[in-house]
Amino acid sequence: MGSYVGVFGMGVMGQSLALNIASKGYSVSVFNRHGEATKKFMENRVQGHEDRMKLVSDSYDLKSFCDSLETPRKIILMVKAGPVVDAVTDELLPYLESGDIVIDAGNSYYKDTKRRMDYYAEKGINFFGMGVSGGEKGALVGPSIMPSGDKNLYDTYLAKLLTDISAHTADGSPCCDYIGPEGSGQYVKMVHNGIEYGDIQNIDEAYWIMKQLLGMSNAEMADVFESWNNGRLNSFLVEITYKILREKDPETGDDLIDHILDEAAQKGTGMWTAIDGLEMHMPIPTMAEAVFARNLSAIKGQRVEASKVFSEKPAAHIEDKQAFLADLEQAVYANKIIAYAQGFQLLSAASDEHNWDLKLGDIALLWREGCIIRAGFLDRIKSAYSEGKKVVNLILTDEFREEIRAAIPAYRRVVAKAIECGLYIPTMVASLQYFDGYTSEKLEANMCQAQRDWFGAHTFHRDDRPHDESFHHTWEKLD
Ligand SMILES: NC(=O)C1=CN([C@@H]2O[C@H](COP(=O)(O)OP(=O)(O)OC[C@H]3O[C@@H](n4cnc5c(N)ncnc54)[C@H](OP(=O)(O)O)[C@@H]3O)[C@@H](O)[C@H]2O)C=CC1
Ligand SMILES: O=C(CO)[C@H](O)[C@H](O)COP(=O)(O)O
Repeated sequence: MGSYVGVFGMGVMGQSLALNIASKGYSVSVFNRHGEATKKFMENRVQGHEDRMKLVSDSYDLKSFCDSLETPRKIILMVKAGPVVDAVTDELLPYLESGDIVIDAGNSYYKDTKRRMDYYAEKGINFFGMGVSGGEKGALVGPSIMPSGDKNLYDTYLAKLLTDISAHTADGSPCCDYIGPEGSGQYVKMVHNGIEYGDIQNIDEAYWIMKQLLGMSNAEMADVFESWNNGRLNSFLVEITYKILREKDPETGDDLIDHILDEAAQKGTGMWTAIDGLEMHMPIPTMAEAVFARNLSAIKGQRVEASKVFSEKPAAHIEDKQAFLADLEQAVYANKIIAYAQGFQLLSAASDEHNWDLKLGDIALLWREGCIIRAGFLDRIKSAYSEGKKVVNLILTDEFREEIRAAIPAYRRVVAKAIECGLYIPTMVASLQYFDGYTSEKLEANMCQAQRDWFGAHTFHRDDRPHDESFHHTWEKLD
């Protein structure tokens, strides 16, 4: 009898996922473009674990790999996102039969997933897109899984396997659920990553404020982040932050963080989220600023030169450090709520745009464990969606409204002080400004409309006429 499932790609994630699958009692065949990686995997991570050994089979050519699988074949691709996914699926085609299932579990662009579903369906292959989050460890012990594609096939062939290998919440609920058709699974994973960028940048700005404005040591900052992690900011990302601040460099014995270059990298999912927000005309400035923050950090050479030209930064003077730290906790929390509010508004807009019928409260629960943004806070978002009213924006819900109201004065004090001292805190500013714009009955956009109408006859609506009527004013006489 053939293996239950195949994993194509023995990189960081593929290895962990294959071991996770075997540890749940499923037989799994593994394959990698370069057989060396498969050999190393078998030698280093499978041998010596007799229980796993029995269930993992290695293949070194595509025909043997496909022949080793029970039918209909279920093949999980864990390869580099982009054209590689098309290339490896095309390479598999000669060895597949009608009805086989190929699941792309990488961080693929959701529009590519839809295109692939349509293209491979014509060849009789059922293509699925599946967001997976949790990094190397999550993939090994239980990631958050966001699958999309044909619902009936999912229920028949994939649901049990994927829920078995996913993370589970304390009450035993799996962090895996069918998301919807097309590339909706990878879309939800993309927005997860956009929120991840916002969460990371929010924490990093808090670190920077403590370091630059309060002059705190790494050890002192670690204690603050640890105390936050015991409160409402409890999350995987805050937890790793305080642990990072306590990590020593094996080479020098110094705090490792102080030797890490301040140039952030990225693989593209945060940028796609920002682009999608722009394309959907959705205001998601916090996530966009988190991407720009990485871009700005990466032009280090220019920053070094510019810092010599504009070297003056006003000195910080904070009288009551403990009070300021309490304000900072409020600022980080408010920034977080507002960023998630933007992310869920984007999901909601995408769901309407593509007719995906996304269950936003359930998505919050999928992210409760296993993924990079996992946090107790996500239960609160689920609750907000369970209030029985349509959620227009999370900041308006009973769950978050009063907390936001209470946090805003402290949030303003922190941002004002940081700006006064010349600190770069883009997501803190972006979320506060989003809040101020979103909660303003009137904005300056009447002037924008007048200007557009002046130079381009773009028309405007009037406050004393029905909204479906457009007006153009003759601002100047043209000869
Ligand atoms: N790392 C993470 O934390 C997470 C990653 N992901 C996503 O999972 C996917 C895999 O990531 P990860 O395991 O980290 O990446 P790795 O770089 O560790 O592995 C990449 C895999 O892709 C294969 N590959 C690359 N190019 C080709 C090609 N032209 N033909 C065939 N195979 C190829 C590699 O094979 P070879 O060894 O032969 O080069 C290798 O197996 C990506 O889409 C990533 O975005 C998702 C969630 C978390
Ligand atoms: O998907 C992930 C976690 O959810 C990956 O870790 C992803 O690579 C992170 O994105 P980036 O490299 O752009 O920071």
